[in-house]
Amino acid sequence: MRTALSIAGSDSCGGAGIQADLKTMTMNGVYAMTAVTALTAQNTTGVRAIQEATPEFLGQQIDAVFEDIFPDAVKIGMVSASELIRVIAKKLRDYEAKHIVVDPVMVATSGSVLLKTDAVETLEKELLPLAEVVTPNIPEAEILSGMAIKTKEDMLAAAEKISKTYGCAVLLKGGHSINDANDYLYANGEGHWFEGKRIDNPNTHGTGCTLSSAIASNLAKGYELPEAVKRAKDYISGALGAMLDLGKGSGPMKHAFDLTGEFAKEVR
Ligand SMILES: Nc1ncnc2c1ncn2[C@@H]1O[C@H](COP(=O)(O)OP(=O)(O)O)[C@@H](O)[C@H]1O
Ligand SMILES: Cc1ncc(COP(=O)(O)OP(=O)(O)O)c(N)n1
Repeated sequence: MRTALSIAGSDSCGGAGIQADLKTMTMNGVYAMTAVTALTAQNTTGVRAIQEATPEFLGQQIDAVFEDIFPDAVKIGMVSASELIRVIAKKLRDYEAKHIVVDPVMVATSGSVLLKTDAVETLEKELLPLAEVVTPNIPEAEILSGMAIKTKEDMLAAAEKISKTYGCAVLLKGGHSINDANDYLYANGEGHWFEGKRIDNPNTHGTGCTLSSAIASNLAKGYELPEAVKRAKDYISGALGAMLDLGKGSGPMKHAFDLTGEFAKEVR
């Protein structure tokens, strides 16, 4: 069985972070492992408190995983502080980790800041150059590229700029645009749109976490990046389309929706 490691924060309401990653990786047929960067007291209406792991303890979790069950892919989500980012980067370099997907989580949809302002530079310098692909949403891509993104052409230019600056592929997610759910992948000097039908579901808590961990699962299974992205988009459309409706705010998706066709065959 292929394996994947999520290095991310815990979401007590189960829709984003480590919890979303575990469900997604399991549903995508890989064995899921975790290294928790922080605990959050959070629900569908917002984040109430954050308790970071110490850098030493985060390092110990990563060592425990790599020394025993070497992951076929690694997904990195919420890492709020520079010292934690540095530990992750050092460990991933030391272990020569494969297939690294970085979701540069900065601000939750609810508005809560999940990456300290002074840590953005550390993320750019230490983690992005290790990534096979980085998956910013539009506000995150604006910060990483230093450009305003208002149009499709802006998305193309920002993705190319981020890719060339940090030497990794970029999947710029369009979930924050109003009319569609089209994402743009720029990899190895070539661009490709992944068109997604916008699902009329207000419950989108954890979409970014879910997409990035589905991509990591597909890379762990041996798919090339464009196919890994296509399959991840299909998975997230299924989870959103199942129309789960929980909580008072933007609720979680139904990660364990009834799988059919290709998905069902792969996880058996
Ligand atoms: N309403 C929606 N219908 C279909 N796909 C969506 C919808 N909202 C987001 N997505 C998709 O979910 C993924 C995560 O996107 P996005 O919401 O932009 O990320 P984040 O959660 O990091 O802000 C992308 O593939 C995006 O296209
Ligand atoms: C612990 C934790 N990690 C990440 C997020 C953000 O999740 P994401 O899927 O990027 O976006 P939204 O859930 O805000 O749509 C989080 N909330 N908690």
